[in-house]
Amino acid sequence: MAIPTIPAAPVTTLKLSSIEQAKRLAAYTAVDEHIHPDHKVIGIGSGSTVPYVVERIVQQGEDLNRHRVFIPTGFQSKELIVASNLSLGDVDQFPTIDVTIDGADEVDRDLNCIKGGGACHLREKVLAEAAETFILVADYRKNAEYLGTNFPGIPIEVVPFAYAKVLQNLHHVLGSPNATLRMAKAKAGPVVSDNGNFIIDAPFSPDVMKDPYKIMARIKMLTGVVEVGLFCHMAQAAYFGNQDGSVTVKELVAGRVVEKNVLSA
Ligand SMILES: O=C(CO)[C@H](O)[C@H](O)COP(=O)(O)O
Repeated sequence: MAIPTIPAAPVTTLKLSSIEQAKRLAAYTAVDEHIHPDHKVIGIGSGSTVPYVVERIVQQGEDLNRHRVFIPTGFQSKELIVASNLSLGDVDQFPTIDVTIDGADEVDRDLNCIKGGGACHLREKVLAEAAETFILVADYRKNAEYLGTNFPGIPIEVVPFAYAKVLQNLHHVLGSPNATLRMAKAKAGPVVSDNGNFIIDAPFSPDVMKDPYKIMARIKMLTGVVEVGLFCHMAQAAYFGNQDGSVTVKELVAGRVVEKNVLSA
């Protein structure tokens, strides 16, 4: 009996909206600059920008990709890897990853970011930390001076048993009176993460968001919190696709973040 073949991820041929073009520009440029022939273990993030990352990796060709293993950050990226005929691995087999590329909800001037818009930030942070190089890809709307400018809430993954207590802590102790449990759109009840947990979205004042590491540490200390969607001092570079076809790159060079504009891939 013939073994059924899984179709590879299609190369984008349809006319894309300007936002989608911006995501693709960022993803293609990041892959071209950071996924090298000698990279064998690659972390694949979650969200709507990451499919373009995988698309570009597939374009590097079967010769390179047959020697690689790809580690997903959740259900969506696992499906993407399998559908693209790439080899699937897990972080327990490969606790050291060459490069992880992931999306972001917002990135600040110091390369700190908010993640967890898709409720995947626990695994995303594990794969970011396991990676020798962690790279962000996004469209221009995610590029900000300070976190919280356009993406108001910090996603917080909590064990279901503790959600009401953590909400109370956020409202009355940590100064986020509008923190709410994230509700599902096509299901009655809360969003449940790939790990079976709930997500709280907690907005903080602009002053608090100027020091994301400090508030991240305070939230993480609350019992019942599994992970906080603030990634501080983790990314080496962030790529933002722009509407004019250029890509803005924020990159860590000798301990400082340098910003430049490059032409598209
Ligand atoms: O953190 C994430 C999921 O938990 C995503 O990477 C983030 O939400 C960005 O997604 P997109 O590329 O769709 O803007």
